Amino acid sequence: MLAPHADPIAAIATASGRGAVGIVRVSGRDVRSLARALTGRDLAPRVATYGPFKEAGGGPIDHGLALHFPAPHSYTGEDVLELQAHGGPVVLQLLLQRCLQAAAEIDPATGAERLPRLRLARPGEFTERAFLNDKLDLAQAEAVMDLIDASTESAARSASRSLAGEFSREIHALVDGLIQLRMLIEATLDFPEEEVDVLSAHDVRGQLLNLQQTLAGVQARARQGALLREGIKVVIAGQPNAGKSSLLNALAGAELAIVTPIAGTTRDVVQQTIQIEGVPLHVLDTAGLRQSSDEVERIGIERAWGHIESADALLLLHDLTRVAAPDYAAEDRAIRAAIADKLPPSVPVIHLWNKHDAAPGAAVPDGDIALSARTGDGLDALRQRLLQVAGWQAGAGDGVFIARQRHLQALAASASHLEAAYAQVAGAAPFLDLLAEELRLAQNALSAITGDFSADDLLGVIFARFCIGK
Ligand SMILES: Nc1nc2c(c(=O)[nH]1)N(C=O)[C@@H](CNc1ccc(C(=O)N[C@@H](CCC(=O)O)C(=O)O)cc1)CN2
Ligand SMILES: Nc1nc2c(ncn2[C@@H]2O[C@H](COP(=O)(O)OP(=O)(O)OP(=O)(O)O)[C@@H](O)[C@H]2O)c(=O)[nH]1
Ligand SMILES: [Mg+2]
Repeated sequence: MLAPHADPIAAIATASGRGAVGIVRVSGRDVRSLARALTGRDLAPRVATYGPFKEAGGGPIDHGLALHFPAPHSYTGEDVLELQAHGGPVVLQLLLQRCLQAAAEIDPATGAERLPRLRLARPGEFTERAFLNDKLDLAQAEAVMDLIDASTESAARSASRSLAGEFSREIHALVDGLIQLRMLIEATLDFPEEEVDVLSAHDVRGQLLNLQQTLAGVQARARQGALLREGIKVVIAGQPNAGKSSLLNALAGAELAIVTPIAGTTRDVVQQTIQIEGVPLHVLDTAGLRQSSDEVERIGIERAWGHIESADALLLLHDLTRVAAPDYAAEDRAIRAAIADKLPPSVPVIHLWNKHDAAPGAAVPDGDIALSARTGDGLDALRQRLLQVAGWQAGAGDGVFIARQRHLQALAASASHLEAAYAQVAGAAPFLDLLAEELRLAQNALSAITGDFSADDLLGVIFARFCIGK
């Protein structure tokens, strides 16, 4: 629970910059006196009240809507005051400063400060309080940020599902199942003579298998959610002039990178996030790979290798009009060898044969893709292949909830404890205390997702990544 003496906090809740409307938000134990100072009246609970926001001298800073959410019926679970003003950065700053100033004034009615110790909120602090006051669990609080940060519609929809508690409900159902099973085992531990009977009578094996299957399903959907949230890094590499920049432009549908017939055009890495069926792909166009005596080009090529090494998928582009050229094969071998050397074998390499329009009828190796960045031919095949290597399951979009690496790790930890538990009951002579311990650990891993079981330092890390005012 939130310590009752936690300082009240204030922040501009809306994005920085100009907007039609902007909101200053205050959360604390009792904001009524502050509201009176700013609006000159007592606000009815949860009703938008129009009027001036008053300067210390009584003159208006702005006219707008004031809202009082009495605790605990607010976003944070505390008393919340919202001032909805015109959305100019200066107006909102003035209003925020005025809140801090008015908070320190003595209220003549009570003889005390209106809202002692009011201070600016840290990033994520409103949502942190919502978590500490049980308005949201941890997975929901994270979903708030994921919803704000969503880069595609699918990511926004799945964040919204997590925020509504769908992910948490699945975790709770698993935890409930584990608790049932643990109670059974613990009871058996207390009455050792009935051990074998209890295990078989209650079909512990069957229950464990069920839990493992359910968990596997949640894991699969969480992986999809993580993919929607984070996307994958796709690096386009290849010899100079193969058409890498043309391919980036074709995928992005915009002239982002410079394209010329001169080999060695691209030096800086050009990055663009595109989406395919709602999955974000961070596509990088890099400098053509070759031995170069040009200092600038060499740096570009170094950068290209740096990104190739951290790619989730590599598009190796070949130029069909040059495959018969004298130096082509040797260069190609060198590039493939370097890639095999630097890239973990788990990273998929997709070979693309470009300029198919200029080499009609040219055959390409099985499993490779022939395309033309110029005409767009073959791009659909490439998009489908990218979704496939990303691990996206078409049509999975509906049941997906947003998930983070933290969640995936917790799910995996839980799964491995369940496996260890199953190994105990699969044998002839189960060690019940080991079984009980594995079940306990499996449950703790799951509970860390919703924050029912978590370390304080984890909370700090999670909420610090929010934006200010959230
Ligand atoms: N103006 C405004 N819009 C906003 C927010 C806000 O803080 N202010 N939100 C900020 O993120 C989101 C909405 N989140 C909110 C969540 C709960 C409550 C609330 O009053 N809860 C009460 C009553 C619930 C009910 O009547 O069903 C409660 O939990 O008891 C308000 C906003 C998005 N839109
Ligand atoms: N006919 C044909 N020409 C293409 C195609 N794609 C690219 N080109 C041409 O190939 C030349 C090189 O294209 P770029 O996209 O700049 O190639 P790049 O791989 O980025 O080259 P560097 O940046 O120098 O490594 C340009 O003249 C393009 O117009 C294609 O599909 N068909
Ligand atoms: Mg280029």
